[in-house]
Order: sequence, then C-alpha cells, then structure tokens
Amino acid sequence: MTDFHVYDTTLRDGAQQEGLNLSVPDKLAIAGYLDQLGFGFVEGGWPGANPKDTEFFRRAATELRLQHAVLAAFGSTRRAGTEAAQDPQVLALVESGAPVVTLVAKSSPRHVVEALHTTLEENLAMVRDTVSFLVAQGRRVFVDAEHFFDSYVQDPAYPVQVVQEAFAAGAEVVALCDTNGGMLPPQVFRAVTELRAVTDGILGAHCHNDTGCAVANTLAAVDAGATHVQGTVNGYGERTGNADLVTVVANLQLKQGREVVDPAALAQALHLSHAVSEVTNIPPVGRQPYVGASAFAHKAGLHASALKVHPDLYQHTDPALVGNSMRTLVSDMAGRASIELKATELGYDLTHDRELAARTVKRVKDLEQDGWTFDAADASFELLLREEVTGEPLQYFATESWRIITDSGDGREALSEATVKLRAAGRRVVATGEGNGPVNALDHALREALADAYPELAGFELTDFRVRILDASHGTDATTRVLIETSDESSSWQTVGVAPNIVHASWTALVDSFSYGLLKRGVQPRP
Ligand SMILES: CC(=O)SCCNC(=O)CCNC(=O)[C@H](O)C(C)(C)COP(=O)(O)OP(=O)(O)OC[C@H]1O[C@@H](n2cnc3c(N)ncnc32)[C@H](O)[C@@H]1OP(=O)(O)O
Ligand SMILES: CC(=O)C(=O)O
Repeated sequence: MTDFHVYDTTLRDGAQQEGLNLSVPDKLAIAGYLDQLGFGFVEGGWPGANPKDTEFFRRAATELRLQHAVLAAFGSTRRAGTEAAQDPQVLALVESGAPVVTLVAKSSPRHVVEALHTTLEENLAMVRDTVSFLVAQGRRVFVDAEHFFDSYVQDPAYPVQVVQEAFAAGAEVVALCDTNGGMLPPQVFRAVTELRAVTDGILGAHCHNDTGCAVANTLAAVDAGATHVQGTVNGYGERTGNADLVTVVANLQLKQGREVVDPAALAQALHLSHAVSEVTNIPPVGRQPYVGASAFAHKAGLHASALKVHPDLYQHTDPALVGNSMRTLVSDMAGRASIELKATELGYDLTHDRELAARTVKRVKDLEQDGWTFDAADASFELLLREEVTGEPLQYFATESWRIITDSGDGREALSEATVKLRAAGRRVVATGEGNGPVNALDHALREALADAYPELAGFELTDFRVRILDASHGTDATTRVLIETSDESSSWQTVGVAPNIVHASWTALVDSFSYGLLKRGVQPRP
C-alpha cells in the first residue's frame, strides 16, 4: 500500500467541471471524505490563483484533520524570463504550507512555442528552477507533465527530456498527462513502457476522459510501470472529466489484487462518493461503475433466475466490497425468479409458491403493457405484491369521490380547489384543499380528509412529481403516467399511477404513496 500513490484532484481539476462551484467549506468537507476514502494525496487547489483556494489552504492548516492523505498545492512552473524565487505564483505555493507541491509543466514543444511564447531551453530551465527552488524550501515536488502523451506520439525526445529534467532537479513524481484526453490504452502503454526503460523515478498518470478511456488509460499506465494514479471522485473535471478515481482504485484493488487503499475504506466508496455528490450538488449517475445505484441492479428475468443460484453468476464482483448492494428490478422483463428475489428483498418468502410468483409476474406484465412501470416505483410494486400475498388490497380509507375546479380571471394566477369525500376511521369525511395546480390541491384535500384518522401523514412530503405522455400521437387524448416521490425524515419511496386523465393518474400514485408510507410506519388500516 505504501509504495503506490493514489492522488486525488477533485478539488482542483474536478472543480474545473462546467457548472461545479465549490465554496471553501465545501472543499474542506470534500477533503474529509477523500481522506476517509483512504487516498494518499489530496490536491486542494491552486493557492494564489483565486482568493478561495488561498483561503482553503489557510483554513486547512488548522481545520483539516487528515488521517491518511497528504495535502498538495497545485501551481505552475515559474513564468518565462523570471526567477522562481521572485514569481508570486511560486511563492504562493510555498506560503500555502502544503507539504506537497504539484507543478504543471509544459512537455510539448508546440505548447512551449505557441502558448508560452518561449524557447524549449527556457521551458527546461523553468522546470529545473522551480522544482529545485521548492525542494530547497522543504517541499515534496510532483510534476504534472502537461500534454505528455500528445507530444510523445509526435516525437518522444522533448517530453522525455522534460521528465528527466524534473527528476534531476529533485521531483519525486512525474505524472504523465493526457491533457486533451485523446489517447487510447495501447498508446499510453507503449509510451510509459518506453519511458520506464530510461528512468527510475516514480511515474504517474493523469488522464482525461475525452475518448471515454480515462480509467482504461490509467490502468494501461499502471500495467506499464506507473505507480502513481491521479483522478477525481465521480470523474468530475474539465470537459468530459478525469479518470474516476473510485473506479480506478476498485479496479486496481479488486481486479488486480493491488492493495492501494484500506479495504474498509473501499467498502465506504458508495457512501462517500454520494456524500461528495451532495456537496457538489450534482446528482449521482446511476450507471457509474461500482458505486452507481444501477451498478448491481438486475432487470432481466433470465439474470434473476441465475442470480437466485449464486449472485456472482451475473455480477463481476461482490457489491459489498464497495458498499453497494444487489437489487432486483421488477418490470415486464421479469420472470418468476425476479419476483421471488424482489419479494425476498422486501421481506416476503415466495420460494415455495411458484403459482403466486407466476400470477404476480403476469399482473406486472399486463399492467406494464398498459403503461405502468414498476422498476421506477418500488413502493407501488410492494403494494401490488402484498395484495397478491394477502389476497386483498391494503385500504386505509374508502374513496367516495374527488373533484377539482380550477379558475382564473382578471389576470389572476390560476388556482385549483379540490374536494375529497371518503370514509376513514369509521367516519364519512368531506374535505377541501387549495393549490397552485390540481395535483397540489388534491394532495392538500386528501391530507385534510385523513388528518384525524392518520396524523402520521403530516410527516410525508411530495419531493418529486413526473408526468409522461405515453402515446403522444393521441395528443390530448393520450394515456398519462405519473411518478411521485415521497419522503419522510428517514427515507423516500416512489409510486406510479396510469390513466387517460392526468389528475386520475396522479390520484392513484398519491393514494399508493400515502398507503405505502403508513404501511412502512406500521400504522394499522382503520377504514
Ligand atoms: C491542464 C490544466 O488543467 S492546468 C490547470 C489550469 N487551471 C487553471 O487555469 C485555473 C486557475 N487559473 C487561473 O486562475 C489563472 O489562469 C492564473 C491565475 C493561473 C493565471 O492568470 P493570468 O495571470 O491572468 O494569466 P492567463 O490565465 O491569462 O494566462 C496564463 C499564463 O500562464 C502561462 N503559463 C501557462 N502554463 C504555464 C506553465 N506550465 N509554466 C509557466 N507559465 C505558464 C501562460 O503562458 C500565460 O502567461 P502570460 O500571462 O504571460 O500570457
Ligand atoms: C495538469 C492537468 O490537469 C492536465 O494536464 O490535464
């Protein structure tokens, strides 16, 4: 574990992602999560480039209690024609107090000449001077050789010279960058293999994902002898992002048997990657390898029938190793085995009742044919399953009728008013509710009608409402599917309703939502 570096740049390169903006408290919080992931190095930003990054390093010195990670400050080699000791940007790196300084250095002749407007010799001197100055200041210096691979495939001579210059000046690591993200694994493997043959220093890989190969390129570099990997949590980063470091680490550890982080930390990967998503306010991607919600979710009936025998028949690894878990999805692609597995997840044992499982499959398939969808509405599926198991629907109240009026005029916003008539707890109740739309009004009226019988409903909140027109060619005559997400203080659940009338579909999803929430709280029906 000690001689392999896992270097995270979520707070620097990750923050270069479009739409991602981290405050100093956000950065401090994420640094804590990266540390818990067991990463060896956390690059905190570019001190001196903006006040936020400067403040991050100032506060990190007293507020961060890192257990594993060493903090790195990022910056560039000195400006052309200046002295490292006089360059404010280089001095800010020293002032940051970070024990590691990572310098971006040009390694492509074209960039040196066209972007830096200087000579190849001066660029080598910039690398040499800046590295040796920072080493003399007591810093561990890592160098990011920018555009290394693009340059190498054109002509290896200059980029190799930059790498050698950096090591000669005292750099501890040189990370080879696929800055434009255009490489493929064989190119990376070849370049690192050839470079490995002419230098003893620690080589690393920093790969962008523009060909969709950032993780594969990183692994190719490791196969060729790199022992330092850079990346970001959730693959955040400039353009299409960086190598997803959780995927890289999981592959190294679980597929190649290299213990690069503590296995207990890897077992927190899902939780910590989602915790980072909470801070970045970027929803997690369901299809993300290892830690995505769908990474171990199985929809096909044939898969489920084999999974029943052994989970590894359709899974490449044990989800628990990354903190994930297997899920079965129920849909019109389900078979009896899918229903059995799902029922087990939900606490029902159907293993000895093939007929019940078959009946449930048929009901699901028939309903999905009519537009229902159960893999996105687990709660509605559980109510359906419960009905099949007990032989009767779960009924907390008996609906007599509901009605909506929407009115507007004189430039007023439209306002909806709903009236609900039902029987609950042995009483007939008539209640009204207002809302800015028909579903909102219906929700209010239903809560009002049930408030005495089921005060627990006050803790439920509608958190998402999605409508899909299922047969658009029918225009306003089409079938409508409504998916509702409801939350309480500890969980959330999804329900579905389908009907030609949007309000009717919403009512069905709403009734399921309330019924499921009450069921989960152990509330007995009092119709
Ligand atoms: C591949 C990467 O992602 S590297 C990280 C890139 N990240 C960022 O750029 C985010 C932070 N950057 C910034 O805040 C600003 O660009 C700063 C503070 C660094 C510089 O701002 P400015 O001084 O206004 O310069 P500007 O951004 O216009 O241009 C960059 C300058 O750095 C020089 N430069 C670029 N790379 C290097 C390098 N490796 N070594 C030395 N100088 C470099 C450029 O030649 C240019 O110099 P010039 O001002 O003499 O033309
Ligand atoms: C250094 C860096 O972020 C890159 O070359 O992509």
